[in-house]
Amino acid sequence: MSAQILDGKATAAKIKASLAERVAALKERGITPGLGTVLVGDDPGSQIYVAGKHRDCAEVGIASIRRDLPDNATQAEVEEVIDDLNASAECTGYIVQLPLPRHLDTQALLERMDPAKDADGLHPVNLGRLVHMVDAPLPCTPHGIVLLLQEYGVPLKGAEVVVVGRGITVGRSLGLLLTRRSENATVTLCHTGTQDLAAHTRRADVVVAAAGVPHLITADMVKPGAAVLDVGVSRVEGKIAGDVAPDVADVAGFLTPNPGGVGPMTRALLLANVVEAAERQAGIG
Ligand SMILES: Nc1nc(=O)c2c([nH]1)NC[C@@H]1CN(c3ccc(C(=O)N[C@@H](CCC(=O)O)C(=O)O)cc3)C=[N+]21
Repeated sequence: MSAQILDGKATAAKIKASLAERVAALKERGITPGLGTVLVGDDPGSQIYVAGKHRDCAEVGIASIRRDLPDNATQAEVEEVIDDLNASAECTGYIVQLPLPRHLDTQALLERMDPAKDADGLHPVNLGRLVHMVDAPLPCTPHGIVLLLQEYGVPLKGAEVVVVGRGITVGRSLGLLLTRRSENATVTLCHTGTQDLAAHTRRADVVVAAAGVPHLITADMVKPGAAVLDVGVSRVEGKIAGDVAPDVADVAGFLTPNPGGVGPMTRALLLANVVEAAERQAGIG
């Protein structure tokens, strides 16, 4: 058996096409959504991601505002850029590219952002709203994962979902999203302290691998027919290595390619947060 591909690239293209229409409608009212990016330092990976985000913006008609700072930027200098974007009318949403250089206080910087302009959905106020099940910008990767599963009709209601990795950007937030009444999945959140990971994943209808450990999930750990989503973006010998081993394709019912799976969805949902923020700021929706 060979798994059906959960094509994130194609699904993201559909989402972007519908966002382009919403952007056009906003422009008719004289509003242009704008995405800001704050990038500190010259990590090649981060440079590539940020460049990709600005290309995505151009594709759907979103303006983009790039704020690049040197590796040795001070806390005060980054704060100044954040204050500036909070005040800027052109910037309807922005992100601070993570990770930041170690000398900076990441938490303090994220909390300084205007939650209404939080395009990542990772501001503590917005994560708090997610805990409370109140409408807010959603974390992009978890949101993308839910939409991708829905696009391919993978059932979530009553499903056993095992999420591997408890990071804020993916694992922990995804647990919150999937246990909303609208999704109604049963979620097990596994992490480095989990005793017998394979015992959990073998029971799962859906496995989301977001641990950042190359090829952590192998075929023997997957129930035949399960959906497997690969969030990992480790670099091994210059190539992207996911958290899912290639032999999983022989047992899984559904599988995300990597690249071409979760990554493009993350980027599309980032744009969605920017458009939604602009609509909210314009009193639409
Ligand atoms: N504030 C913040 N927000 C983020 O969302 C964020 C971040 N910081 N820091 C880094 C991670 C990583 N990340 C990716 C998004 C898309 C792809 C993606 O689209 N990848 C392509 C392949 C691109 C390639 O070839 O390198 C794919 O999967 O098909 C990858 C990685 C967002 N992140």
